Amino acid sequence: MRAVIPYKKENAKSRLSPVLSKEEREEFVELMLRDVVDSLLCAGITNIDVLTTSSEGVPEDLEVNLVVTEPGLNVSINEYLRTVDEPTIIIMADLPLVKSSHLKKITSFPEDVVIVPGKGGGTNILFLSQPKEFTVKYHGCSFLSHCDITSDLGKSIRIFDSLLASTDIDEPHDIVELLIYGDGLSKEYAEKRFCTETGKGRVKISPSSKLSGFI
Ligand SMILES: Nc1nc2c(ncn2[C@@H]2O[C@H](COP(=O)(O)OP(=O)(O)OP(=O)(O)O)[C@@H](O)[C@H]2O)c(=O)[nH]1
Ligand SMILES: C[C@H](OP(=O)(O)O)C(=O)O
Repeated sequence: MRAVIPYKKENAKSRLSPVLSKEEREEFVELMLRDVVDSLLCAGITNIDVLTTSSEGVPEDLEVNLVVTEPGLNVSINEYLRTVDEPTIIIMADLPLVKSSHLKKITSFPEDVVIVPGKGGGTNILFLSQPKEFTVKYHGCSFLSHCDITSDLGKSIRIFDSLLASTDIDEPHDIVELLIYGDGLSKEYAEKRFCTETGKGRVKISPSSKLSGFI
């Protein structure tokens, strides 16, 4: 079994720009990548490819193989899938809440395809028992696209339902979940910049008292 993490550090997480500068977002995404790699290694998944738009963005000390590709998420993953002959888990780099226990379960289901939905219709994780036959279609409502693609191939599917695995850190309010449930390097980073604000409704983030305010 192998894992592939698509990764683009350059101007990463642009949807977090209301609360983090470009430099901060690039630092943050690198810590999230470290957390994801750590969870994979703890789950015993050690053959990890980082499919990256630039080798410079990936820390040298990470125990991963680098696959450098042109920008373009779908094209690069689909080209990659044509080259693999073993069950493959495609896991996004912005999932610092994923635990090794989730990954162990996801990779032990008997179905051909396991999907972990992402917030707002995305796909956080795809586990493909026969990756060569599968074509990914991220962006838009990729969760439904991936269900349709699986069904068109006549393959069986399992949807893995988990708050933590389904929380991708895309928008400022997602950082609330990281502050509440996180336990890795990206949570530490978020704690330096934000704190939680409780009131009548959902918990919100606000700038840490050490900072003067959001940019
Ligand atoms: N290899 C590769 N990975 C990508 C590319 N675009 C995004 N990714 C990665 O794909 C995953 C999901 O992407 P998004 O959640 O849209 O992340 P993003 O592009 O940094 O965020 P936004 O700028 O807010 O859309 C993350 O792990 C990204 O690092 C790309 O062009 N090539
Ligand atoms: C890549 C995309 O990520 P999102 O924009 O949902 O974070 C998706 O899951 O289809």
